[in-house]
Amino acid sequence: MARPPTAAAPALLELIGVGKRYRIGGESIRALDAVDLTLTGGEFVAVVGPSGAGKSTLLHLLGALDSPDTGSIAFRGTEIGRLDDDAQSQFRRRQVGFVFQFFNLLPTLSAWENVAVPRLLDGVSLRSAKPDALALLDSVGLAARADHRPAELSGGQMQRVAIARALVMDPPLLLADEPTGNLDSRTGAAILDLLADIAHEAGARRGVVMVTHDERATERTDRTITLVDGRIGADLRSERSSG
Ligand SMILES: Nc1ncnc2c1ncn2[C@@H]1O[C@H](COP(=O)(O)OP(=O)(O)OP(=O)(O)O)[C@@H](O)[C@H]1O
Repeated sequence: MARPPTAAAPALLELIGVGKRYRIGGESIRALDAVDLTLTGGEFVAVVGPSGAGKSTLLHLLGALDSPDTGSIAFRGTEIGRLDDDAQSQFRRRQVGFVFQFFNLLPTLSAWENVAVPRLLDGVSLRSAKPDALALLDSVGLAARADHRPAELSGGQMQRVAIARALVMDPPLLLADEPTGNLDSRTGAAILDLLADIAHEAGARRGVVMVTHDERATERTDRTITLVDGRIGADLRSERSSG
């Protein structure tokens, strides 16, 4: 397995002065406030902090699910904070894989079909996407379950399918929102190990950013960013990744 990168690895995402407010009725809620942050490929990053601190908001901005009100977000040097809706969805399809707490698999499709689904939007047939889907399922340890539907899989297996699906477009950025939140601790630990491998194996080509409430998760990440009231309260690299 490749070593985690040093801090000198090239930037995948660079946020400068990023702010985000939500308006409900006459009220304005500040979710993020002047966030400066550089994320590099090859890192497995945890975003932690109390409820309401802005973690999901940050993840949504990194994945172009939403736009900042202020500041800039550059992805490999190109501004993504001001894209129109079409360009945002293109960015998400090409550059980002998403993993969710509740897996979000399609219940009527088999494991390999779920993995192949993002390719269908490119006009690729299920049959021609199958070899890649099977190879990805194999890489997450699920070759033997390729024909099973989600209801026939355990939670950990469903999350492995969801991770394989998130990788099928070979995105440089993998974003995970509470990926262990619905798993027991042993299964969750195995999923964290898998996410760490995914960040490290691709070298500087891919970064993995995870929002988590799982305190043990930070034992396995290279870097832990703590948000407090919409600001970065701490940004710590683990000893593993320091050189
Ligand atoms: N769509 C929205 N409309 C209005 N306010 C929102 C919206 N989404 C988030 N907020 C508010 O923005 C702030 C940050 O929310 P966010 O969901 O980013 O926090 P979080 O750290 O992910 O919290 P949790 O750990 O509870 O998921 C909170 O005060 C929240 O109530």
